[in-house]
Amino acid sequence: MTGSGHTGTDTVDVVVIGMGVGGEHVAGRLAEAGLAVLGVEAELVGGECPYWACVPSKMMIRAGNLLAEARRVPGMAGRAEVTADFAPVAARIRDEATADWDDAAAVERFTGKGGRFLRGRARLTGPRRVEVEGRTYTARRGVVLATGSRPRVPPVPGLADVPYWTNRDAVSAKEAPPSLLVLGGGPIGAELAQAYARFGTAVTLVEAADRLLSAEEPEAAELVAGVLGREGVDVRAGARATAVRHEGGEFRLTLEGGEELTGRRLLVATGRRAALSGLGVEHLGLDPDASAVEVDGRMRAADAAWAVGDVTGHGAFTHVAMYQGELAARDILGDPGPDADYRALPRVTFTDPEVGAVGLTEEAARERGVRVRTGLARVPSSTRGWIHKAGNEGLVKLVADADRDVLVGATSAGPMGGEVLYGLAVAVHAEVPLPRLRHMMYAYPTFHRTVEQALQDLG
Ligand SMILES: Cc1cc2nc3c(=O)[nH]c(=O)nc-3n(C[C@H](O)[C@H](O)[C@H](O)COP(=O)(O)OP(=O)(O)OC[C@H]3O[C@@H](n4cnc5c(N)ncnc54)[C@H](O)[C@@H]3O)c2cc1C
Ligand SMILES: NC(=O)c1ccc[n+]([C@@H]2O[C@H](COP(=O)([O-])OP(=O)(O)OC[C@H]3O[C@@H](n4cnc5c(N)ncnc54)[C@H](O)[C@@H]3O)[C@@H](O)[C@H]2O)c1
Repeated sequence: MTGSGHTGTDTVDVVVIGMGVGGEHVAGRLAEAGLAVLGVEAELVGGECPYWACVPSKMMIRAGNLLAEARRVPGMAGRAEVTADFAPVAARIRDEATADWDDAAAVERFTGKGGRFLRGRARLTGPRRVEVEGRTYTARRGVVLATGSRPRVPPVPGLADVPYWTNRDAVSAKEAPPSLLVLGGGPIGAELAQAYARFGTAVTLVEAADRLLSAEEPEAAELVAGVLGREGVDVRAGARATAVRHEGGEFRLTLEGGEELTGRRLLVATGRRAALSGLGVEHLGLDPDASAVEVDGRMRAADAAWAVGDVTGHGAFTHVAMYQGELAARDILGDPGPDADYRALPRVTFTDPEVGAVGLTEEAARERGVRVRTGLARVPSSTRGWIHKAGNEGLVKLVADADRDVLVGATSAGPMGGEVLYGLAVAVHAEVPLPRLRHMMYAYPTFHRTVEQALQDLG
């Protein structure tokens, strides 16, 4: 166990367990406000996002997008010869993103705010009591659970015995493998499948549901599957893996029906589960086997206990962890403010085309009994999409509540789909009346003018 700024008494105001995105945010805010805060982290301060998730994956995607864009030159701007090389990507992830997976700067960022840092695995031993490697700490105001999530590995026979990759291996690889099997076609599977394929890896993407990105609109999923297919990814939706073997350096994945797929690497990207095991949440009266820690609108999980981030099950996104971290900090400090509101939860899958989405999908809105109206417009039929030509696939889909005449959800897939999303997120968040959206000016010729077309389609 190593400590930093770890001096003084074993009684503090707040103990934050897990210093990922969410925990670091709460702990930093409380320390800045003058509270005695102990931040405990078993691995690296900053958590999954900067070292093994968002940041390195987006560096891979940026590089893959450069390759794709260069490959679009023929027929548009002359000739381009592209030789993909993964080495600069791996170097950038090692040197710029993660400092070779060293969190010294992040630890200093926290201790510089006056926080105390302790490296180790924390366990609750009672309300307001936390044990780290044999030593007990008491938290006068309470504890914050911010332990994040871990990959969910499905019970496919043989899987537990083979050296499969998780996101951590996939983003810290030194080279692109010649072939890759990806199990799971959610955001992780889709983003990494495309990035690796663009570096020359022969990728097979196996998704059990009948389509990729099953949490998003089917039209967006179909778009992404089509693009991936045209880029050479072998997309197998509705495919069930029944067995896995690793022989002679190759993974062999058997599908229901007997077909066998092979690959040099196997990435398991079949979802995440809250990291609760061994944490001792039963001492707070919480169920250690629950799929997430239930929180109220101020992130309270129990008496003198708050939870933030992936562990709450409100969406495994960095912006959710930070948003919740702010709410928890405010509640602990006794500052007023609104409760959590997830109606306009935005998310972006950084495939190319990017899939931005906010609020409810059509299906989710119907399930909630909303009287739904939808509108859809395709990016290639907008002026900007037509001008853009190569790589212009995309669409905007709007989901409106016909009774209230507001948007309750929207999807913007396409070039910069995640950026186009912003206006739609404002519309859902602020419940902008549809007539006001219709009588707005949309700059010509932008991708976001597709929103205006989709509003017309909405009727
Ligand atoms: C490949 C990938 C790509 C992603 N891309 C994006 C993206 O582009 N945009 C986005 O918004 N989100 C993305 N995410 C999701 C994002 O990474 C998470 O939502 C975010 O990291 C959650 O933050 P957190 O603080 O809840 O948990 P984490 O970041 O998981 O941090 C939790 C920390 O708690 C520590 N911990 C756990 N148990 C203990 C214990 N008992 N004692 C001490 N420490 C403990 C862990 O070591 C960890 O450091 C991605 C995820 C993956 C896997
Ligand atoms: N751009 C982003 O913001 C981003 C990127 C990556 C991850 N994330 C976050 O991380 C979370 C986890 O990502 P994920 O893609 O692992 O999870 P996910 O739960 O979103 O998707 C997992 C997919 O795997 C499929 N699956 C499950 N078991 C399977 C099996 N046995 N065989 C084949 N397919 C199977 C599911 O049907 C699902 O489509 C996401 O939900 C998201 O919140 C965000």
